[in-house]
Amino acid sequence: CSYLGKISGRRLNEFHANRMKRDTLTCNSSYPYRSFDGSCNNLNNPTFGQTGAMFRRILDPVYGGDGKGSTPRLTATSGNELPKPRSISVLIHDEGNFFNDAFTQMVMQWGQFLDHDITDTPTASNTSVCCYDSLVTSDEVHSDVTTGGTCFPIIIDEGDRYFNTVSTRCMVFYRSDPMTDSSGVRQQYNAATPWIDGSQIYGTSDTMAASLRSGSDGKLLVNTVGDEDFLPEDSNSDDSVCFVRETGEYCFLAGDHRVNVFAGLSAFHTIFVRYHNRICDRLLALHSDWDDDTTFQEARRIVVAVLQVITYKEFIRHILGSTTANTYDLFVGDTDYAYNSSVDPTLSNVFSTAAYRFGHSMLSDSITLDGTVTLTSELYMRPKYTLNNMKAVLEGLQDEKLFRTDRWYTESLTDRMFETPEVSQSGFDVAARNIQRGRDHGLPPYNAWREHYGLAKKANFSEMDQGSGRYTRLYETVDDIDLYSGGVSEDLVSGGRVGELYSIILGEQFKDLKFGDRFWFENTGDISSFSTQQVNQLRRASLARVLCDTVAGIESVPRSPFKAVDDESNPVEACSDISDINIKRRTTDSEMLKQLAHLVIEIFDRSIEREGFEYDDLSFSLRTMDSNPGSLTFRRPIEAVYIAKKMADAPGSKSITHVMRISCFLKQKTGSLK
Ligand code: HEM
Repeated sequence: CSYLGKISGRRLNEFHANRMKRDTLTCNSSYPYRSFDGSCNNLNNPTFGQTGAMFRRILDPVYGGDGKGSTPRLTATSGNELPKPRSISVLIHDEGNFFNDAFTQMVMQWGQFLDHDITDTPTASNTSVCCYDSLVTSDEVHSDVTTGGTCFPIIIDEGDRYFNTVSTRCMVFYRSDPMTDSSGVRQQYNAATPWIDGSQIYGTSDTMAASLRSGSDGKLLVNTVGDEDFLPEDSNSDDSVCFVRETGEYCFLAGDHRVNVFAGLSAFHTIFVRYHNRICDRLLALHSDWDDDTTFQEARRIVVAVLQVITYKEFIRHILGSTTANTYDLFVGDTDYAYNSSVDPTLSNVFSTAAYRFGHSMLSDSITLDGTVTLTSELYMRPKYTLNNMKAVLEGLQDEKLFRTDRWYTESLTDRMFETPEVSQSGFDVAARNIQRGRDHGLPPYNAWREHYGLAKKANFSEMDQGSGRYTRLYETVDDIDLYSGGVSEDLVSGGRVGELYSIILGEQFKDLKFGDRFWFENTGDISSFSTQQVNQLRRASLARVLCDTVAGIESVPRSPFKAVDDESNPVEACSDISDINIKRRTTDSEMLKQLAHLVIEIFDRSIEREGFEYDDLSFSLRTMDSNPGSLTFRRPIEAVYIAKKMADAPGSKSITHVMRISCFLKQKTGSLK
């Protein structure tokens, strides 16, 4: 399936080629929009946050063999083989339905949607056969496993509770596409941009983004079925992308290749494409002269801001608990938000490969669609649910309770994930995959991470929060426990959905994603910044409002769809009562003027300080964004500010933001752009 590495060979080649270009990257500091591949966000370090970046290591990898990574982590402290990931999954991550009463499956769904915005670890493109009949008799090790090849199959014990009649007792698993660091050690990379920038909606390259646009009015491509807009069709699809079995069913195309894997996920993609197009309509009603590109980029920056608001205002607090979220400043409404250009946003390997996968434990075993209990396993890779009744899918997510993050998993995840509809036992086990992936990446074991973060190491199995008796049966010592398994088996932090170890790893990463992002919606004083009024409007955004705006037939929603309905604290509200953001720009606006003045003076000062220019060497150009852009040159910043205000206030002129949008750059006397 596309999740399992169907990033095509072409895309892998693209990443390798892009990586070569990284050294020669140049940025246009006066361009006010994000790039698609994440580059040029940080003007001092333009490759920070670019696709294809090597995941950051917090602890060095622990591989087998010569330690360079050809051989994954395979052995215990004693030198014996580690327990098999499938056995760990069956014994420790067995079926259990512990609800988290106060929350809904919407939390799980936002978690996955967000995951696809920020991380995507491509697997090596495969040519060899990973599972073959004799595998189980030839020492249960594929020859690739010690030679750095792509195959690292997951072995299934005889008499497995589910996979018991298949002849090859093995699940296909390809190692992550490797890159080598400067010490010659195998590393992995992120094919997504780490920024919360809607890359799952808009794509991660110019080419991909262009293929998703309609080409007019700034809108994204849609496929209209009846009178509703859905995602466009992926014309290059087969059973590896999604299961098309009914008339009218087709695989969706989006900015992220995993869009089809779950009905709820496809529904979220659909509502955000609709939301983008709706914002375009609203912007064009205010600015009828905007061209396709301006409208697209302006709508995109609003949608991205809304994604950031929902994530930091509504989602993360429920994951980390308010205390931890506050410790890391993970909230919106930060009046003194300060972008920090020395923060590297690169995701850590441990975040993507273990900690943020905690969400798999929250998935329920079924979702009720219009009164029919539907097994989660039915909802994988079947676009028909979104196409036929997206409202039911979204209401189902909202009504279904969230499973507690713990060592228990539903068998929809551990036995039947992505099972081909007609072929029993053809699916796989995602808990086993997460453990195997950790070994593929050489993640050090659970206790090593606790020690690194200053948490007490578990002295023996009985100190494990959950499943101590079961860990004893599988592992030789508590120091061998795989991180993924140990991390999800911790009791939850107060008010949160993860244990203490994962809460630190997640907290640190989400902090970097907020404070290292020049385009963070609350950042001020940058060419890309929203005005204070606009930021205040954007802070009012909510998932509830997005649902009201995009789902036909929805007239009321719980105030927070993430939480179970409660008449007192989370009542169902009519859409007409849920506040909307006002995206209107103001024509005269003293805040804007202050920002402009601040920006201009800052640019002057920075140039003088850093480049050693004299005041007389510089001039300031002001450009408008009209269809006939004009440019005025000033010698003193204050004159520029004065004229900008005049231009903004003149009858029939554009607003002051409009004026400053592409306006500020410095010219040396020689005329070269700075
Ligand atoms: C229906 C729901 C979901 C399905 C079907 C699903 C499935 C998968 C699969 C098959 C993988 C790849 C495993 C591997 O081979 O390494 C994966 C990776 C991952 N999942 Fe999920 N997942 C779901 C929900 C979630 C949720 C709720 C979260 C977090 C809150 C999450 C976080 C992740 C992360 C961080 C990765 C690694 C992504 C990467 O870097 O490639 N998933 N998931």
